[in-house]
Amino acid sequence: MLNRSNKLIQFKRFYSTTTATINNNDPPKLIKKDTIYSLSSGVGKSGVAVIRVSGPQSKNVLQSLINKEKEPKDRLATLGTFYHPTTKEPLDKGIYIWFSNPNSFTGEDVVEFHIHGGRAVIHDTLEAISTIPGTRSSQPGEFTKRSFDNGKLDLTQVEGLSDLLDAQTQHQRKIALDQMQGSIGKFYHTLRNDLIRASAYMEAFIDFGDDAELEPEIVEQSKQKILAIKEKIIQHLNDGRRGERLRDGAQIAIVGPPNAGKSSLLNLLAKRKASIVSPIPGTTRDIVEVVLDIGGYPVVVGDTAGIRHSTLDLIEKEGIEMAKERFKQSDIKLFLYDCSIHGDDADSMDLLLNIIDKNTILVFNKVDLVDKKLNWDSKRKEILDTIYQRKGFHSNYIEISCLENIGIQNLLLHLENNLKQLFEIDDKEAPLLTRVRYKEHLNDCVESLNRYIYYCDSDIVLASEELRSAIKSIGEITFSVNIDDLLDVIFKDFCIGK
Ligand SMILES: Nc1nc2c(ncn2[C@@H]2O[C@H](COP(=O)(O)OP(=O)(O)OP(=O)(O)O)[C@@H](O)[C@H]2O)c(=O)[nH]1
Repeated sequence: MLNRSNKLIQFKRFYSTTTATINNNDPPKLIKKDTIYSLSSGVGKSGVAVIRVSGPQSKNVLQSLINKEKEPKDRLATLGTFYHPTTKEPLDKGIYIWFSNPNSFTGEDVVEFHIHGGRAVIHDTLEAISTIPGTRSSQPGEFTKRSFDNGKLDLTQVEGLSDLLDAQTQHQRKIALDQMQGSIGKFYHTLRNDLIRASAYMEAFIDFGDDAELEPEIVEQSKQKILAIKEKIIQHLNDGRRGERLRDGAQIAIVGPPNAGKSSLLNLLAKRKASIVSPIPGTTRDIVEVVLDIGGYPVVVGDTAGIRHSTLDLIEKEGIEMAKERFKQSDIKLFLYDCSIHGDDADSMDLLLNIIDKNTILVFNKVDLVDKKLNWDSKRKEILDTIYQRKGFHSNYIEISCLENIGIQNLLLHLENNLKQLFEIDDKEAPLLTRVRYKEHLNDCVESLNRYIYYCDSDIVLASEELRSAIKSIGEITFSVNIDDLLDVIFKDFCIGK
């Protein structure tokens, strides 16, 4: 075993190498780079197009294009005529906005030209900018990269911005905007700071325990705090993949026997012919997917091969296996039952009883073909009773007709409610876990905290190293891996040397 002073030397060595490699306590410095430019609005003909320029030559670009040497006013939309810097030919009349560093998106000097969105205007303006020395056209994502390099956005905000640009539905937009404004980053910063604070007490105990007469109870207190933080992280990790689902879309599977109308339902939901509809059983083989917005939630609806035992067709068999797998993995399951079948429908019933679970919505299709008064009501009752007897739950069901568009609105409402429940957050404080990357760092963090707990009572130096590792893992989510913060807390909270 190492004695206390050896441990301390070992710890100090570890500490100095850790801080030497990841110390980044200085305020972000503006690194002089090329001035970059590009069309920031969408490609193609439009009413207005925005060209963004960022970097040290931005002011020169602006003054060259307006052909005036005057100092631009900050953050003020100004009307002007833009000229080619060499030929002095007028290019367009539009608006420019000047953002002096560091108060711009990238943190550098930035100018935006709002010009008419015709191809020639855009092309000629970009060409005019390119003639100014020190400028070049930007790489994809380079403005955002500069924003990150200059400390304007942390990594989670960059990812939020990217999600915002990709957002297809209302709820995706909301969560991405939240993330871009720093909600997730703030949550992880707080967790990290709590860990730093709790660990700082331990560091102080190691460093000054003998001299400063700190009580060993301090270690126990900090252990309790760290356990509470660990619980919070575990709770956050157990979000049932809500965040990821919201980014990628919840999975909805349409399954059932052949010819039940699965492809017809998919086409109706998609409002287009996405899947082949035919009276020939076994038409759909592969999974046909359509991305939809249901009540603001993103979903991926999959039409699957009709499931039946009696096929010798190898491709159809493969499709049936895929359908079963998809059914298992889906967040919302729709089982389509053809209620127009007269006589023996034992196969459908067998299949239904085989795969239905509490979360499956039983969709009775082709109600246009049944005579409700005569036999459908009693047949439906028989089906529902059998499910209850055999499976022990009352099944959720809906009646529709794809052909006559009956009950589809009702089905959509039902789906919307299910999606709402799926995405509802129990912990209002914690944001949704939107990326696998965050999950991996948080899992690493929890593992380090488990090791910390293991060492805590026997070897405080090793325990402390595990804490540093845990802090580093959380820091990697936002990329603020500066362990020097720890010393700040020691000196602030303990006022050592007073
Ligand atoms: N009368 C009536 N016919 C329907 C309805 N829905 C679908 N059909 C018909 O039923 C047949 C089968 O429809 P599909 O949508 O291809 O059925 P499926 O379940 O995808 O079939 P498979 O690909 O074989 O698994 C077609 O002829 C449809 O026009 C409905 O609500 N009422």
